[in-house]
Amino acid sequence: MNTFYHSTRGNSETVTSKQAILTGIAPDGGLFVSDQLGDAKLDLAQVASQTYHETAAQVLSALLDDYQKDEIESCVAGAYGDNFDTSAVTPVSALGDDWLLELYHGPTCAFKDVALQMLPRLMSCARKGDGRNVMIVTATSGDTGKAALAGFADIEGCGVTVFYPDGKVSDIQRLQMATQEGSNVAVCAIRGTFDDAQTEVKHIFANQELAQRLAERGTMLSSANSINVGRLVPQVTYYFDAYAQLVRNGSLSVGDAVDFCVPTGNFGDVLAGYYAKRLGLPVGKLIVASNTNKVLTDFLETGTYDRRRDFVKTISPSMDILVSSNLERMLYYLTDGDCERVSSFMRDLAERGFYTLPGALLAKLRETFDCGFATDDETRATIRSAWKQHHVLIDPHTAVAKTVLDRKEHGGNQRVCLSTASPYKFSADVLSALGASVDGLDGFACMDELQRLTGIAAPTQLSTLRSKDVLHKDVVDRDQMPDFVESSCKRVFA
Ligand SMILES: N[C@@H](CCOP(=O)(O)O)C(=O)O
Repeated sequence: MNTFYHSTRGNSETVTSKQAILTGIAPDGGLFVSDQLGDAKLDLAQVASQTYHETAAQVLSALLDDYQKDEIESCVAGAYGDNFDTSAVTPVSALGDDWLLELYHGPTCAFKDVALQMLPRLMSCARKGDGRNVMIVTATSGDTGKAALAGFADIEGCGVTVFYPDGKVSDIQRLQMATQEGSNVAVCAIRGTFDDAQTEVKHIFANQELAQRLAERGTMLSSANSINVGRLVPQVTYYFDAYAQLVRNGSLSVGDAVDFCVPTGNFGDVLAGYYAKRLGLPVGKLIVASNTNKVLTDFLETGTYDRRRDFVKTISPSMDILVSSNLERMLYYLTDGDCERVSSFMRDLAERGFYTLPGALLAKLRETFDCGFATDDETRATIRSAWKQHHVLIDPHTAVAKTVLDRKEHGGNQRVCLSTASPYKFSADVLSALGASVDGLDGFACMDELQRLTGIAAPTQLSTLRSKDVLHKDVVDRDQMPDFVESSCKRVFA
């Protein structure tokens, strides 16, 4: 039986997973969800003895079951080949008494690669027989943008347009995007925050006149952010695979519960952990770790989600987010599929800037989710202590999670911290956290010094950026974004 998807804001119209992936976001602005989530469970004992690829195929088949077996197998083989620098894809390593799930071994050195090496392949299968070109429109706070560009560059019938907040991503993140080659790519900075970019991208998806003009040229829009279910689903795999690795190294017996601590801004990565739980993974707690933009911590502590606060630029820029899109999916499952209620929360968030969960719902949410936040100073101290005490070099986002995890009382479960990016994407801040002076040093001088100090080599795809030409220099205001998308479509699909 096929799994059907519908909007979080209404269930009268259903689509297959291929259609959901192709469309990206539901026409009413909601996110695609399936009521069959968790009907199919993975066999844990079997997972423990499988390769990453085998588990990925099972996860995808369970959640995207209108894809044929051979389509899934070819997507998995293509996504997780020698484009990752380890055949383990996402290895687990020790950090003191806890574990790090290393998610940065892909082509752009961030966890987004795990899904964005897969999404273009899923999209190509979904496009078969459709005939329309797809322009992927993506907002990024630093990592998704480059991973989407790398994944979709030169993919037949697809283009990719990325918007990032000017001055609010690391130097290396900016250069990764600004140097992207490919005839089907467009990159543009915006004057504003990630939230401005993401909100405007959602407006662009809802813009019927633009959609009509693009349709006349045979083009449709879709998303590579975690609002697209095809971005979310591949991330479920690494929760299962981390568990399997811990069983294999003797730290767990099949059936033991594990806690995961996840640095997250848009709530996609931690939601993938919730999906894993629904698919049968024995998850104890999912700990949501935030930086000073602690809208999620406040929500999980008080039940009020309130975006009406000052945006703070931090040293963990990928999490500098005040509107966490995927929380909408969690609200759907939390309310047992009450689309009316989800719509009303989302209306309140858009119109009043906040909404409040009733106490019973908050209590239910807290059965699975815990939370905490770290300031920049606390984050730096954790980078320093991880290096000094354990000789493990971590990036600021990972350090946010480790700070939060260290503060929690140890309940006895094995604990896994998601390590979401290479420290070398944030060379200056990591170097300075280790106590070195960064005065007068640019990003690459910091990278060199960090290598010298730690003896850990920077990934080649980051160190070679210094010799690449900057190809994308546009900067626009938020209200110019629709025009930028339209002209990108005309150029790419001329
Ligand atoms: N943290 C992201 C922001 C967008 O989140 P996504 O998971 O929905 O793509 C980034 O680094 O770009």
